[in-house]
Amino acid sequence: MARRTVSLVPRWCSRVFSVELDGAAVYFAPREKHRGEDAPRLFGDARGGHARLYSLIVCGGDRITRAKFHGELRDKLLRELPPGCDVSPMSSFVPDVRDSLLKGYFLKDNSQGSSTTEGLLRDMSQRDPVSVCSYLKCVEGQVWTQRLWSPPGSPEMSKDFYVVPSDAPECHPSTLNIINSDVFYSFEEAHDVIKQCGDIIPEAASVLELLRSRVEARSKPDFPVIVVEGLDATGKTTLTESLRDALGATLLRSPPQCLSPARARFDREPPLIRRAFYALGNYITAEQIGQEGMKKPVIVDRFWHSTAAYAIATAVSGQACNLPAEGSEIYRWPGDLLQPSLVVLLTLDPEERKTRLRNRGQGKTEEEEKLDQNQLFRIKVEKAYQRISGPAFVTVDASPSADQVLQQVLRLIRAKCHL
Ligand SMILES: Nc1ncnc2c1ncn2[C@@H]1O[C@H](COP(=O)(O)OP(=O)(O)OP(=O)(O)O)[C@@H](O)[C@H]1O
Ligand SMILES: Nc1ccn([C@@H]2O[C@H](COP(=O)(O)O)[C@@H](O)[C@H]2O)c(=O)n1
Repeated sequence: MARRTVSLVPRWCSRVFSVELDGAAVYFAPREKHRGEDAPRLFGDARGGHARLYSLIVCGGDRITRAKFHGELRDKLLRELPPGCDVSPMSSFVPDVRDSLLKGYFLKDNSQGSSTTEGLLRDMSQRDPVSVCSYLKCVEGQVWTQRLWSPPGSPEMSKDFYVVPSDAPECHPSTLNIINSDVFYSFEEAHDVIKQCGDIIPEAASVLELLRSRVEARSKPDFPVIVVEGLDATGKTTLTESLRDALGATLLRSPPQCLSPARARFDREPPLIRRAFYALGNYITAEQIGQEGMKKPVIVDRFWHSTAAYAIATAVSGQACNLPAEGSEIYRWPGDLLQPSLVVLLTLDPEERKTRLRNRGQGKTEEEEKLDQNQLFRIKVEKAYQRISGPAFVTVDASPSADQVLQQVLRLIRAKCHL
């Protein structure tokens, strides 16, 4: 991925747009000259040719404002648009250029009359951090133009661009902004985000207070540190408690207990803020590991792998092949975060995992309701888990009995950590 970064004031004609329809992306670009090609299917198949088409791209304002507004925008559109409007995720980016991604929505308006939609969009384009464009069929055939609804006096005002199909970029656009927006690679980067949220999230102050006296773990703990990772209900709690008893170890978790009162609040925030919160949780746990690891072995229930893998799998839209390839800098371990001696990833057949969830009495999860989508999510999390670099990492099949899994992991710990 290129290291060049771009300005957040978009020049639309240097960008590509992507609309996600039924899990697949359609790419197009606004260009000054028509290349003699039909616009993508997205435009041609507007129902009866009468749908009104718009893009809304969130830009302007600081990154917290943009993240919050993007999080609220879909709900606002679904609440306020008239019946007959379809809203699909879309983005605009400069191909393969880091930090160039701007997110938004593509709107197909099949409603009777255009005044409600146009009124709402015009208000938004003047009041909110969003750029609105409309698409117009300009001549016979499938030639479309894109027009920006810019405020009076702006340089691109009333300029029309032709819409031409564009090739899929080498790096999937959803991967362009992951670094320091979804995954944070240093304490400072995550801390900055939570600091910037102080005015809008009261719980940020208590998190910052907990971090004020943080002592960075400078030396390697004397005893082994074993992290257990895996999706929900793969048996992490069962295994970590057994390991604690079998090894006379201290059991810690990330996020640590002291962040529990704030967690539900941060879980409701957009990824930028939510992920920064979990990233900081790892640094607090690392401090605890540093202290406890001088006295006895330490077992940790979730750590950095969970933070990074869930963040990457959520940020990367579409198929698992859109994930950055193994070796990408996106999977690197933060330079200032303690590395455990061994990370054990528990994997489980999806059906068995669902049975365990059900038996535990928490079976009615969103996951089961959206099985297909979650199947894909599960695959993406597991792939991301396995690509993260840094500490020694081993995958363990968690389908045998709890005791067999324990014995297997104890054998691995003895072999790899000389315990
Ligand atoms: N090896 C095993 N065989 C059968 N059942 C198991 C096994 N390990 C754990 N379980 C059961 O599966 C359920 C989920 O286990 P557990 O709570 O340990 O998973 P978890 O990974 O910690 O889940 P979460 O991340 O959601 O807290 C529990 O009811 C537990 O008793
Ligand atoms: N170190 C961690 C731990 C958890 N997360 C996020 O929390 C969710 C899973 O936690 P459970 O308590 O339900 O097991 C998951 O969405 C992770 O994103 C994290 O980011 N970092």
